Amino acid sequence: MNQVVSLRNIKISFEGAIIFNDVNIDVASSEFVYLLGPTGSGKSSLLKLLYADLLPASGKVKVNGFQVNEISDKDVPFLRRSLGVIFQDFELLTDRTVEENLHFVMKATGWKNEVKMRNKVDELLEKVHLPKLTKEKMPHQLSGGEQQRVAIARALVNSPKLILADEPTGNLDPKVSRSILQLFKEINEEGTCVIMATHQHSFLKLNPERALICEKGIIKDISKQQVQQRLELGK
Ligand SMILES: Nc1ncnc2c1ncn2[C@@H]1O[C@H](COP(=O)(O)OP(=O)(O)OP(=O)(O)O)[C@@H](O)[C@H]1O
Repeated sequence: MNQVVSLRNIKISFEGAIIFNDVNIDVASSEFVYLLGPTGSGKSSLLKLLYADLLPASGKVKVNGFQVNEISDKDVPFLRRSLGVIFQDFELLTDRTVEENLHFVMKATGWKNEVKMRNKVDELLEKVHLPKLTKEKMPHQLSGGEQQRVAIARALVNSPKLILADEPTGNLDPKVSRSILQLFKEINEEGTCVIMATHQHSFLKLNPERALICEKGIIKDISKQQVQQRLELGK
């Protein structure tokens, strides 16, 4: 199995308070994985661990071949280029058009050819189901759902093997949330691993996939098959 994430004996603590202890998890490149659990249970912290925004108190973190727990500052941009991160509040540059937002990331990650960049913008907008003309708009001219689609397009610029999404539908109404979930599902079906922290347990019904449930310092790992069985039993 082709692993994109491997956590070994992970401990996360803040000022002496232990958030997780001895977590061991592997995620394969083909998987869609939900991170569930109450507020403060450590979902965001776990994602931060994966994109080197947080170091474990102990244990080993491997992501896309990078040994993240001992990564050097110079390698952090290369790790981050190998994955895409999506947040609840979109984090688009508000003073730039959609196209400029996408170009910003392309240039920061070494893209130079203007024609290739323009074509890539069109390709990305098509992938996230936004009309071509969206590229000329400013973020404030877009709905929340459209802004999140742009953020997802931005995360896909360098064809990452792994997408990390931290509560990506937290600011969206239920109907738009479902359409964004559908988009993540498509991205996963095209071969990108998706790890999504969410409070929306209803997603399990709409798209039954593996669930990691964070609670009281441990993570309960519920396989896709178990999720499907539970749904069949009406649990
Ligand atoms: N930088 C930090 N310094 C100190 N404590 C922190 C820090 N980051 C997170 N915590 C604490 O760690 C715990 C886990 O936080 P985290 O944000 O990972 O939880 P979460 O499950 O993502 O919560 P939510 O669902 O509300 O986003 C919380 O008690 C939080 O207050």
